[in-house]
Amino acid sequence: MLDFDTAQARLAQAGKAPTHTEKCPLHLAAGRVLAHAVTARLDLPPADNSAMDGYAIRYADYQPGRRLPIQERCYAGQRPQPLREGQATRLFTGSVMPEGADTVVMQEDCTEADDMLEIREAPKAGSHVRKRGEDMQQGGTVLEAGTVLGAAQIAALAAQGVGQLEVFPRLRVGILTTGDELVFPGRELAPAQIYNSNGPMLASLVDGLGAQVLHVLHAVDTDVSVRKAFKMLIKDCDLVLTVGGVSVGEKDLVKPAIEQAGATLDLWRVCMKPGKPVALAHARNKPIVCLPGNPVSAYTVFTLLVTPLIRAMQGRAAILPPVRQARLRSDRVFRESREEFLRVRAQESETGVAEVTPYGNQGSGVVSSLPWATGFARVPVNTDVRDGDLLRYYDCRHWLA
Ligand SMILES: Nc1nc2c(c(=O)[nH]1)N[C@H]1C(S)=C(S)[C@@H](COP(=O)(O)OP(=O)(O)OC[C@H]3O[C@@H](n4cnc5c(N)ncnc54)[C@H](O)[C@@H]3O)O[C@H]1N2
Ligand code: MOO
Repeated sequence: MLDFDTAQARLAQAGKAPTHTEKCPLHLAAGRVLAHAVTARLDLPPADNSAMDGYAIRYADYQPGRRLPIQERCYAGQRPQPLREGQATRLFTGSVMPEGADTVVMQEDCTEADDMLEIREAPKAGSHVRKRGEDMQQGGTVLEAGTVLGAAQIAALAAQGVGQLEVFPRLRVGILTTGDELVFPGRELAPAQIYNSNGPMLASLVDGLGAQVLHVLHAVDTDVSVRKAFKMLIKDCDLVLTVGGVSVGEKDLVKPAIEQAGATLDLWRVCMKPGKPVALAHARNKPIVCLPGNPVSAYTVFTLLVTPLIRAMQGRAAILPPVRQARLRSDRVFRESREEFLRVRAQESETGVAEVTPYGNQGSGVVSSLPWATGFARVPVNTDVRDGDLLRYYDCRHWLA
């Protein structure tokens, strides 16, 4: 059996990073991956400016009780006159500092009457001035290549005036579910049928990573149906995920369909629970990953083994999210001959180490554990693990982003 970390590393390298790039307007860039590093065109702020509504002075002109004539009022967006000695400029948050001024006194500390300023609280030299370039400096790196663009990154690019970006194309992912027992949600169930939860689940997982779900197909358990679906997915998609039908059952038809497409299938038995049967193949240089059919197994394998591959194929710089330590809270003792990934719910504790409680039923078909859990706690092979033990915790907030 392949150990978990080896399987994760192999899968992460099973696809190619993108070579093409495309242009994307900034307002559509959320979730996209930056293809090149972005360098600052501007100093930010571009000029010294006030951090407060108040008055700009020369610090040297301040003396308790001395009144300073107000030379002008300068609003944000206006260019001030140089400050004359012994005078003050009325300004507002974001107003450019007049040449010669070095300090802003906030209006709460002053009294203004008859165009004269009286400062009631002694100012500190240089206070409330946002210095040119204190945020970003022209020529400095704003964002590295391979960064996923969220609101924070978009704010930084917008502040630099970037209206259009070079990003990697969206990764196109195709999903294939198989099995005669499955019916898409919203339709009538016949006896002995169940709803297809893996299809919508995987589509949503792929979407959550910022990749494009191009097809979600379902094949019934016939050669023709599986092959037809498979052919379409390989033609249109960069990455194909199949779910179910690759283990030892008599109607496991995915394997022959993949082989018929010219690919050799590497069937793995990964030393993890849930998620033992996983397969990897390549057709037309595109990776195909076959996930186990049990919904919890598919969810777990997707989160821990497939997301690094997707991130790598998206061109992201960060492939493996962080794993932290968490303390197990349970009255059960856990021990398994495969590494077990318990569905757990984490809570912060006063010690700073999160505490994780396992869901009561850890069966690999127990879908109710998924919305309940916040992540996975890893139980090492053949090791007794009990209340108070520290485990590695894989937080879905990071692993599914
Ligand atoms: N004799 C053995 N039987 C099984 C073994 C084994 O080693 N020897 N391994 C078990 C493990 S572990 C897993 S995991 C499953 C994997 O089976 P498959 O990947 O071939 O999946 P299926 O047999 O098609 O389905 C398994 C299970 O999941 C349900 N399923 C499948 N697709 C969906 C879907 N889209 N939505 C909802 N539920 C789905 C299916 O009805 C089955 O209940 O094999 C074990 N058996
Ligand atoms: O490996 Mo299966 O995924 O244990 O249920």
